[in-house]
Amino acid sequence: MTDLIENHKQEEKMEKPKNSYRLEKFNKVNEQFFNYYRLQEIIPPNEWDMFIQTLREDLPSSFRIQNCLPEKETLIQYLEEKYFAPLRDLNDESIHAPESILFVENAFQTNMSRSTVRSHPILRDLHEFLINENTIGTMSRQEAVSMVPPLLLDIQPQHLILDACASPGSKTMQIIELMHKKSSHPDGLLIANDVDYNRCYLLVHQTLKRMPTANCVVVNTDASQFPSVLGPDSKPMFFDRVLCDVICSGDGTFRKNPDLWRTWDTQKALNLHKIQNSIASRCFELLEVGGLMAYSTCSLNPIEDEAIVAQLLRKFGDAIELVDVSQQLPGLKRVAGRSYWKVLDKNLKEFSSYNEVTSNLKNVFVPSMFPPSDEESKRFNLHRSFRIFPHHQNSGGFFVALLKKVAAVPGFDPAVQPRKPPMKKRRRTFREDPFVFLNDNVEELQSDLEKHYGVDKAQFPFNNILIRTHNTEKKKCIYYVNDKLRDFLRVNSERYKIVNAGVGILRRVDKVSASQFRLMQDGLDALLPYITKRIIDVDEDDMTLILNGYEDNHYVPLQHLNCQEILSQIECGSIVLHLKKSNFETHVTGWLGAHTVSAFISREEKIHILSMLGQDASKLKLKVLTVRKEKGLKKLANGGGDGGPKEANQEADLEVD
Ligand SMILES: C[S@@+](CC[C@H](N)C(=O)[O-])C[C@H]1O[C@@H](n2cnc3c(N)ncnc32)[C@H](O)[C@@H]1O
Repeated sequence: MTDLIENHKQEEKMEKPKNSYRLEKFNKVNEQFFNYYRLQEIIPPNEWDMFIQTLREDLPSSFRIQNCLPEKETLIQYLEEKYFAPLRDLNDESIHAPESILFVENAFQTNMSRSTVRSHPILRDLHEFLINENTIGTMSRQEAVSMVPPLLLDIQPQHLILDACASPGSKTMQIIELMHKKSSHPDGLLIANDVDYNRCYLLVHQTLKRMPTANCVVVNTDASQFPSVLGPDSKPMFFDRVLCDVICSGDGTFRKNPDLWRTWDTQKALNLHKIQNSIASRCFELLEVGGLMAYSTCSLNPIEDEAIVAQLLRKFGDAIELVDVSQQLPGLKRVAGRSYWKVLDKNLKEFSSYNEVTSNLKNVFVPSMFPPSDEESKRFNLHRSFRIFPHHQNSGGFFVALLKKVAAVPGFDPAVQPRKPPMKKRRRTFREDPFVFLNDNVEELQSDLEKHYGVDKAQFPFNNILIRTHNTEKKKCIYYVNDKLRDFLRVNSERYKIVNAGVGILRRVDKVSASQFRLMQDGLDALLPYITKRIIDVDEDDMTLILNGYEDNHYVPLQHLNCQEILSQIECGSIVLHLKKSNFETHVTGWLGAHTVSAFISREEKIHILSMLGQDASKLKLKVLTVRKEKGLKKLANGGGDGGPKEANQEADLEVD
């Protein structure tokens, strides 16, 4: 094994030019991994070859239509008619039309490798379309098995939810969607947390930019020390739901991260076990009685999976129950969790109990790594947790356990702040702009919105408006939060490093305009129910022209529009363009100039609307493709594409063309 790693290192030094990561062919062998899992006997011997063979194959691409998207049905029909059916009709064995993922609603998977995408124009076009839709959040590209934990949590709009290890946010996105499924303005709150400050921004960029919402806050803290949330009365609150998708060795992701063939070793799981334990334990403490917590990893290793669940069951005794989810998600093939596993050192020598661990290794191995006693096994029901194997449904590997708090934890006082571990190295100072509620400074805004947009100040919750600076004169962007997020920020701002909260609804404008503020598309949903002026009903021809632009210019002269007369009677400034065509309805923020009108949304959003209307979007698609190519080239020139963070890899095959 050591030789193998050494060989790789040598080859790397000699042959690998900088940034050639994606071009390199991996030798998909790791003897230590093979031997470790053979010894664990998790995979039945007759499935072993299939297991390894599947790990060596590329992971299919999977995508999910946004759960709460009003035009979900129109989008699915569009995909079916424009791409899926024509691909099936090709009757070409080498080309697979996307197929439904059986355990997730409106989710599909297919092979989207570079060579496949290049093999047919329909696939190429579909690939581009999916990138667009993913960019604007109407669709999310997410590994199929990673969609499982939020689906088990029975998420409701009013819940207080903690996503403890949230970045890059694929499950955060799913939770937000589930909260919005039954209510377009959920009154619950999602706290998305990650210990890594930069990854908090990745989360904001990859999730909240695509799904702006008034009920989510991003905080940056160590989940194992997570401070309890104080309610409006300053009393600690408990979470209705917790997602504990912990950091792990990730050996369920070999297919997505081929670098693991080179880097996997037994130590990673052993090193992570302690922090996984602490995070899971703290999260469970903060759960409401009757509340649910999903513990999940993308690792197949029992040291990171059942051992953590067993320790929770041991520690919380009568307060905890491992929930039987065998009847949920019927299409999902899974294997019951185990009550027995082996604890192995790096030479794959087994310790059958903690007593056998030699004193020099007591800092590596801890008692919680060992399987439960016979008596514990009977009580724990570890078979209710489950593992997903890659070869069972052409997916990645995953582990999930659903835990319920059935009674209060005796002696636990949520008011007591957990001890902060000593900081190893001082990280750079946290310099976020403060979140400041407008409160007394809201009059100017109130009268502006009332005069120009017809927003009744008695109706709109102006208490929920905030800016991100103490200097109210400098406020450029105005954010909106729901009631629970407002209360959270008021009471808890000093307790958390808050990275992002709420949704931008208005922006101050410098141009000649009726109002000092223009409407932002991100927050339009929040403001729309209160706006009674400057909403213009347009017909399909006008909307198509405004979205496509006029002669390569996105400002469309009014004389070319059917709604010219209506628009010419309105003062310049921000407007809402409204169109309803059978099941599809859209509100688009726009800008009305003296002689022109334009849509204030991204090119990708324009493509989406045009596609839903069945209109031609080819000009915009070409522009988007050109811009993406230029960005890709710039990134490559700046040293991108070197296999950096995992997220970059996950997006890799979406970014290429
Ligand atoms: C497996 S990833 C989470 C993936 C994410 N849930 C998703 O679905 O996109 C684990 C995350 O945990 C974060 N993490 C590691 N240690 C942590 C800690 N002590 N507290 C909170 N987050 C932590 C890592 O920075 C990483 O972003």
